[in-house]
Amino acid sequence: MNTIHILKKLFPFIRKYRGSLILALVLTTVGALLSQVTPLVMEYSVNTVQGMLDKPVDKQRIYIIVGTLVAILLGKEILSLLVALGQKFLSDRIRFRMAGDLYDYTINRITSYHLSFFALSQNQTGKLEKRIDKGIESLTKTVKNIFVDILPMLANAAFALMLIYKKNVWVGLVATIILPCYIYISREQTLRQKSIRHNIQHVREEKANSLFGLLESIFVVKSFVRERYETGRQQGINLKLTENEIKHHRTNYLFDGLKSIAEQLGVVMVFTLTIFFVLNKEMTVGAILLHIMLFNNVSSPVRHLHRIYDEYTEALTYSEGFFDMIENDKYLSKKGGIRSNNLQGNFSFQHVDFVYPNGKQALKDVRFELKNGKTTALVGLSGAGKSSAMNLLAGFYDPTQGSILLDGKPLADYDTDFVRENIGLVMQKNHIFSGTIEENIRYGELNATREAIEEAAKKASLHDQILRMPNGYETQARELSGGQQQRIAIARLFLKNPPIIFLDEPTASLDAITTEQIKESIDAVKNNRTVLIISHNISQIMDADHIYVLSEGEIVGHGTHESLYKEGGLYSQIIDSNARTLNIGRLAATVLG
Ligand SMILES: Nc1ncnc2c1ncn2[C@@H]1O[C@H](COP(=O)(O)OP(=O)(O)OP(=O)(O)O)[C@@H](O)[C@H]1O
Repeated sequence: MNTIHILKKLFPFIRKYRGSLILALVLTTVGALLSQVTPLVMEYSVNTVQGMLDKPVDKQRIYIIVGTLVAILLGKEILSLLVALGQKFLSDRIRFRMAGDLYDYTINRITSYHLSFFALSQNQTGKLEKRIDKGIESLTKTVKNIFVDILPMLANAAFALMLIYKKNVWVGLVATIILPCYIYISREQTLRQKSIRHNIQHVREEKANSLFGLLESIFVVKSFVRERYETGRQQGINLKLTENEIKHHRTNYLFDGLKSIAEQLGVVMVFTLTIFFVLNKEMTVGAILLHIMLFNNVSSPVRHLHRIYDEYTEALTYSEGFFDMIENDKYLSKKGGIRSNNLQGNFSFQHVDFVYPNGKQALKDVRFELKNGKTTALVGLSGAGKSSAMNLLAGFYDPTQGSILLDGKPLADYDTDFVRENIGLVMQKNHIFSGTIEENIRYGELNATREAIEEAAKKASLHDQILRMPNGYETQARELSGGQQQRIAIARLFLKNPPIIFLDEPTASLDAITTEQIKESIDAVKNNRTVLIISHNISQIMDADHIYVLSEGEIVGHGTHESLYKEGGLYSQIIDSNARTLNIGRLAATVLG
């Protein structure tokens, strides 16, 4: 990736601020012209002073000259300050607004990606966070560097060089020779730093991700007394980063030294050449000061050029990963256009294979139906592929082979948002956002009234417990127990009230009495809806209208509870094991007397 690529990609974001950029360019020209005023004034002053030394003292003329000098130099400094301030204000305006725009675009883009994007190891939370953060920071810095730093500096250097050439071509040539040397050294420096920078970027992402992971799993870390082990792991990553950073800085020191030598060489050459011309009476003494100051105007921007070049190469490193992330059309959820007014919710899996991005095949030639008004259950041992099948139904992933139909049309042809608006999902692990209980339930229907939220909480057998809490519905939801949090997810489902309901172990962390209450609530809303339930709880499976048995990604049987049990096989083994685990004989004897 090079500057043209970056600018092309950034063009839609920069275009918005073209007014500010044009103004910045105007200020650039003014600033560059102003920078040449001091050397010219100095030359004039030295020459005038030298001329006056041989003549009798004329106090009035001295006052006029000194006064004029002070007025010009002060006026120039004030103007330069105003120009520099204007450039800085414009630069900040462009930079921070563009960062906001890029951030909004990035969030919009990555939230529209398929879950398979987030399943990739290089896209773990911490790594993505770092890539977004550093990517936006370095890109906006690049825009600022190009339009607000490089251009003023180059303009300043160009005007200064023009003036030197105008005064004397030889001095001009000497001043020019230094530039390619300087640029060559900077280029070498960048090339050598390239792989170090890549390493630094990867280790930084790894570090952020690892820290995220550590903080997320602090409970497990403490329960296994693994603090020292974790500290060691963090130290290992940090050491890698430190080594790379040191290498990076050492290389910089070496090349900075070489550039400093090149610059000093330039000063010496310009100085001695000018002295030579002065002694030959081809130049005035003022030319010495003029040339040194003009050469400074040429070399100081070039000196800064390295810092910019440095930031720019860093931006190149980060922008590659950043643009790979935000331009990954492969993971963009394809949106069909179908939005039906008469959605029935009849799903059909047709010879579906599904392989996760890491190559793990979760489903093989799977066929099953979900019918409106019926409850279908998926049963199987752990890892059989039940949740994977549900993820495909909700459109989180696409089948690798085969197709899924919804009301006879390919699910892929439907508008994904429309499908999800009609699906209520309760997963094994349900995310609880930081915020109050009310806010968390409201996530199911953002415009819901407080009454509707309370009604949903009642159906989820949570309302009474919420009222007993000191802050009621204003209690922080993350302070609730695991079972209570699961009921928040169930309350969200009741509030959303969708025609299609997918339940993946909905009562896994609930006590028996609450499980029964929730089962009754779900049973009450089942009518005229499509319900799919995954559960290891036999009571929830037995009542299903149709049961599919999955084993290692394949359907190995289907029917009703009775027919499947009679068939023997995996289903009867699961039921028998369940009965033995529950100690059903003793339970029956106790309960039934
Ligand atoms: N995000 C993922 N990336 C890669 N492989 C996965 C992913 N999620 C699940 N798998 C694999 O796919 C297979 C099916 O997993 P799935 O979660 O669908 O099983 P399950 O029947 O729902 O199991 P459980 O009853 O334990 O929830 C497993 O072998 C699992 O390791």
